[in-house]
Amino acid sequence: MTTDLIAPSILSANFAKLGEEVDNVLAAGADIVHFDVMDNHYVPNLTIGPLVCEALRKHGVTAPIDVHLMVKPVDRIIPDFAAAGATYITFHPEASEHIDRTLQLIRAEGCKSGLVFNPATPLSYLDYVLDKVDMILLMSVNPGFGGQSFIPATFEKLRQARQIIDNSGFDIRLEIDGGVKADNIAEVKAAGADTFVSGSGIFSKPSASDAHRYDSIIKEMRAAMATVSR
Ligand SMILES: O=C(CO)[C@@H](O)[C@H](O)COP(=O)(O)O
Repeated sequence: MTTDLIAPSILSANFAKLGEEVDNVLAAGADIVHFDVMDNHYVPNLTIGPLVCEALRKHGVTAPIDVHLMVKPVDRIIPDFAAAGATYITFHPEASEHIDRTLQLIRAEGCKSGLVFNPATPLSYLDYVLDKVDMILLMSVNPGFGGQSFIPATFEKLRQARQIIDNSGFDIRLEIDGGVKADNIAEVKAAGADTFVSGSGIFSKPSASDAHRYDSIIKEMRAAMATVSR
């Protein structure tokens, strides 16, 4: 049975105390750390790179780190992220000159590989490379910023992606990213997702004490997901 994974997007965390933020969200029950890399070229924003990934590992983070590359070109940064401790590395097919080669490179570097689909990017990019994909990430917002609203057409795309995965027989995670919150996470799971990125939906909902600031929101998300069986 596939387990549901909650992946807080640290884009919405307090960068002035990132290590503590990641510790707190993992202690609250999150499963993996979603790490958004933006280059002010492929997307109109600039964020963090391998140094920060390595710093989180040195800080003691042992949970999987799910690196979402919103960069172009893609290939030359992959070995750096692998060395920095990335677990998953996903990229946008439009940003790679040779998609099959990039997927192979990620696995050769010892990481799990993934393709990311913008809202208007067709799933046909999966044709011929499914055997080299560990994760399909569907963007339910246009990439570049946290705090946007979920684009409803993504529900149908999730259903199609779920069908592709189930028909393939490969062990591929289906991740959703953008506008995912406690109040829509059940519907997103019902459409086929098993890995749930949430930035503002988690980090903008602190509860009373610092050490337990994310407990209640993660609990609320788990309870909502538990209402949907797969
Ligand atoms: O990759 C991105 C945006 O490009 C996402 O990971 C966002 O950071 C998700 O943030 P919310 O929509 O959950 O606030």
